Amino acid sequence: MLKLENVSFAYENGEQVLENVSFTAKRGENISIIGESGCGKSTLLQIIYGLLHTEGKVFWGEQELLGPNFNLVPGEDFIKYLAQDFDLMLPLSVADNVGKYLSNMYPVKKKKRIQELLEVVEMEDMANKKTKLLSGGQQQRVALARALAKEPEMVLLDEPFSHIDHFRKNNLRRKVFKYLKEQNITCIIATHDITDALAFADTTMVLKDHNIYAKATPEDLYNNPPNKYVASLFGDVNELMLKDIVQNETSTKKIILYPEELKVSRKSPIKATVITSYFKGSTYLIEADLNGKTVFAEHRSAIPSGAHVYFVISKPLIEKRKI
Ligand SMILES: Nc1ncnc2c1ncn2[C@@H]1O[C@H](COP(=O)(O)OP(=O)(O)OP(=O)(O)O)[C@@H](O)[C@H]1O
Repeated sequence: MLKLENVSFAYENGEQVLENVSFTAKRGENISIIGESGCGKSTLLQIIYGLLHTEGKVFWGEQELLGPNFNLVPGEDFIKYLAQDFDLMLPLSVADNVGKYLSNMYPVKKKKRIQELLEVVEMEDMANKKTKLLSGGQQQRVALARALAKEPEMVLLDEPFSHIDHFRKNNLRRKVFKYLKEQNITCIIATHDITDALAFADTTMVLKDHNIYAKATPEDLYNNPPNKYVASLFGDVNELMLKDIVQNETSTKKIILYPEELKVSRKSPIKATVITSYFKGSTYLIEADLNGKTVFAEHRSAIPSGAHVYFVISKPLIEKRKI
């Protein structure tokens, strides 16, 4: 189990990035860390790996993971950190990079392992290619394979699919996260990608104001966001006055709703005027004016600008999302 106790960190310029961050991650658990750019996601991963020194404590099981003030070579053998810059040896081949940490004592075993890893990241046909000749996305896949090579107990992944096209990304991450689960590898992933944070995580953690701002299962965090900030990390979101959608409401309470929760209907007391429709593939995002406030809804077809539109919101949802 990973355990952080009161982890705090400020860079040399004095900027406080993290303050008293504490959490645990079980063996095999996948925790995704989300939050706006600059909130400290990468810094937290680097502290866990041992690249940065903290006054707080980091444990893996009973063992305290000591930072650079105590270790000449930062990092532990059983933890792999995949940085945003990949840190590959560019003149070497893909296979040599993937096998960097594997022993040369058993060449046949090593070759088999490299092949297995290249299959996980779908790079089997590029084993002998020089890494410097690869695209950014291909290099990222090599770095990912190298991080998994020595069967770590924990991986720290910083935006691991950021350079990979959509065509490949979905299949690849299904494979990688399945592999991590099968091997019972703890995974802490810093990401801006909603799918990483929702579809594959056991726990989603929001970093804000130097600390953990929210932490829950992805379903819980998405369905019960504590405020607009958390909901907006998952995409467009509406924060409306309750009295704008509930008749005879007099309170100053607000409500948080995702666009797909504003259902377009033939007639209802919630009347808005369409500003624009944006094509999203399977649906359209409808931007509309509701009592002088911009709202977003989803609908199966475009609605002409200037048209009146009526929304319905289910009663249980209104009860659940009041803040
Ligand atoms: N080497 C550094 N020296 C000084 N300040 C730094 C350094 N690296 C990061 N910072 C600052 O620390 C804060 C946290 O940065 P960090 O990279 O951890 O954020 P992040 O959440 O990972 O961002 P992103 O999502 O953009 O990758 C930012 O304000 C950043 O400017």
